[in-house]
Parts: sequence; C-alpha cells; structure tokens
Amino acid sequence: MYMLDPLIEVDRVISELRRGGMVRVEQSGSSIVMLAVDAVDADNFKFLSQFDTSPIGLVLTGTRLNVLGIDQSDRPISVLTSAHNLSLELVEFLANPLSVLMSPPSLDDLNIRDANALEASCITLAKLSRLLPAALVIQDVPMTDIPTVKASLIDDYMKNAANSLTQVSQARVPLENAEDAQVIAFRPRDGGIEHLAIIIGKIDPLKPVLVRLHSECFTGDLVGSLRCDCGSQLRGAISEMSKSGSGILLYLAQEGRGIGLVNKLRAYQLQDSGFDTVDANLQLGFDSDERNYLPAAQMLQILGIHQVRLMTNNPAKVDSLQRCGIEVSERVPHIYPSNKHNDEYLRVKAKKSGHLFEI
Ligand SMILES: Nc1nc2c(ncn2[C@@H]2O[C@H](COP(=O)(O)OP(=O)(O)OP(=O)(O)O)[C@@H](O)[C@H]2O)c(=O)[nH]1
Ligand SMILES: [Zn+2]
Repeated sequence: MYMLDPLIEVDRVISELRRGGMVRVEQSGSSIVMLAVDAVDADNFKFLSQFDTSPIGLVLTGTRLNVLGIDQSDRPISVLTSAHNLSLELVEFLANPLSVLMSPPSLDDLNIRDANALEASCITLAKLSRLLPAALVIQDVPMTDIPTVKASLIDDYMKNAANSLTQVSQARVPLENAEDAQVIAFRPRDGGIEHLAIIIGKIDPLKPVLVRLHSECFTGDLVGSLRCDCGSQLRGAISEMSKSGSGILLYLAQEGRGIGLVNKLRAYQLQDSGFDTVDANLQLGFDSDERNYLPAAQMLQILGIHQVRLMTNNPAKVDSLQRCGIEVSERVPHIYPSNKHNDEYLRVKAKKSGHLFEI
C-alpha cells in the first residue's frame, strides 16, 4: 500500500488552511475541525455557527491573552467560548490587533479554559502556515471530505522537515564581494521552501569554519529596507568571509524571526503605532523570536561542518545552534552602523533580546 509521507500529510493541510479551507486534526479517536482566523469571513463563520452540537472555540496563545489583559496566567494556549456563541466581530477583536474595530465588544460571557493537545496543535499548524496564531475550532461536526492530519505529525513537523533536508543542487555563483562563491540548495521532503548555503572560498572542515546564520529578510536583503540591519549584515558577512579566505553563509527561510513576511509587515504596522519590535510580535500572539536552528544544524552536518566561529551579536543564536549539536568555538561580533530608521530597533534588541552591541 502507498503510505503518505507524514510531512506531506501536514503540508497538505497547511495549503488548505492558507487557501481558507477547513481541516480536521485528530488523535487517538478524537478530532476537531479547524479554520485559521486569518481566513474567517462572514460565510464560513455562518457555516460553522450552524452546528449546535458544540460551541465554536477560539484558540489563542497565552501571549495574546496576556496583552489583551484577559488572562495573566502563564497558560501557553487557551480556548475561549461563549454561551451565546462567539460573534465574528469578537473573534476578530480577540485574535487580530490590527482589526478595525474601534471600541472593544463586551467580554462578559467569555469562558476560558486550557487548550487540549489537539487544540494546541492547531496553533502550531497556524504558525507553520505563516498565519496569525489563532484558530476557530469545533468538535464533533459531521464534515467529511476535508483534509485530515494527526496532531502528533504537526508537533513533529519542524524536526522531521529539518531531518529530511537533502542537497538538491549546487552552482558556482561569483558574487560582487566574493568571486569564489557557490550556492547550494537544500530541500525539505515536504516540498517547502529551500534553505540555501553560500560557500565562500575553500572550506577546511577540520578547523572551526566562519559561519553566519542569516534569517531571510525580504525587505532588508532584497529591497534595501532601512528598518533593520539585515542588508548590511548579509553583504558584510560575505565580504568578511571573502577577506578572511573562506566561510559559509546559511540563508534560512525563516522570514521575520520565523513569523513570515505577512506577519512581519503586520508587526511593522504595529511598530508604527508605538510598539517596539518585541512587543509587536507579542501583540500578534507570537513569541518575540519563533526561529528554530535545526535546519541550520542539519545543513552544516551534511556539509561535514561540526565546529564553527559564528558571526552574530545574538547569544541566543549561539545557544540554540549548540543545542542542535554544532560546537560554537567563538562568537564573532557582526555590527554595522545604524541609521535613523533602525537605531530604535537595534536599541530594543540590545535591551530586550540580549544582543551584544551598544547604540
Ligand atoms: N518579527 C520581526 N522580524 C523582524 C523585524 N525586523 C527584522 N526582522 C527579521 O529578523 C531576522 C533578522 O535577524 P538576524 O539578523 O538573523 O538575527 P538576530 O537575532 O538579529 O541576530 P544577529 O545574528 O546578531 O543578526 C530576519 O528574519 C528579519 O526579517 C521586526 O521588526 N519584527
Ligand atoms: Zn531585516
């Protein structure tokens, strides 16, 4: 019998959610139907409201409920329900800090409880789909014909995707600041976006290799945004590696510290109304940094690199990579001049995220 690859099973429901569809999440005989809040509209909300077998639940992260002032406990994920069924306006207000609602609706009838394992997996799934971490769920509805996934596959997805990376192509690409360069593409088996390794010069894997883990930043890397320092860090790392003879830059598909480009733009909108880069993520219901360095570690292992000199100002990156099994023999500072658009961003990184530089 043809067995569906577990990664592909998750990838199918991700596509369905991103298209605005509903999916079923199941485990050990129980199941729920999920719709991402990003995709809620009047029609699908009305459809879900017609079932009187169980009320619609809104699954939110503890981070979002903290900033709303609704729940100050450290419950990681909660489910909100209401005896009178939630209204679409209330769902929007609770889940999306950019919702256009001017005055908060009444929260009197809300009940809050801990999410169960299935509901918690729905938040993981929304994050993997690069949507807002918020989901509508409903139990026991007789819907067939919707894609189904096991919760345990969602929970293991990041690890499985990282472990599945394989080198799929390699080419010489002379760069402006490093003529002796090659780009190697690594593809996860789920069909997700490739991560890239840019190899500068000739690498000696027996010595600690100069390495930069660069998280994708469309705005900074490609179009020269002044809101961050990514463009300077990307080009700067390549120049440094070339000057010192060799190095590896891993270009990781984890835009916006892992929340995705659309959510990063939402975070920018919040930053323009006064939140800093950390608080904007929390307002959206994310952690301040959602990245995971398993893919980076896997790529380094495939390249035969076990010991690195890591170009970063972020001690959390050093710790994370070490926890993924790569030895960091040295942290190499990677600081570039600020400008009037990013100096506050960099100051907040130093103050709140522990980055080692002074602005
Ligand atoms: N969510 C969010 N992401 C941002 C923001 N500004 C930049 N980013 C993303 O942050 C990531 C850049 O981080 P990095 O430079 O790799 O890492 P770092 O944690 O700053 O540490 P360094 O190694 O010292 O640069 C990219 O994915 C950017 O898209 C922001 O305001 N909000
Ligand atoms: Zn950037």
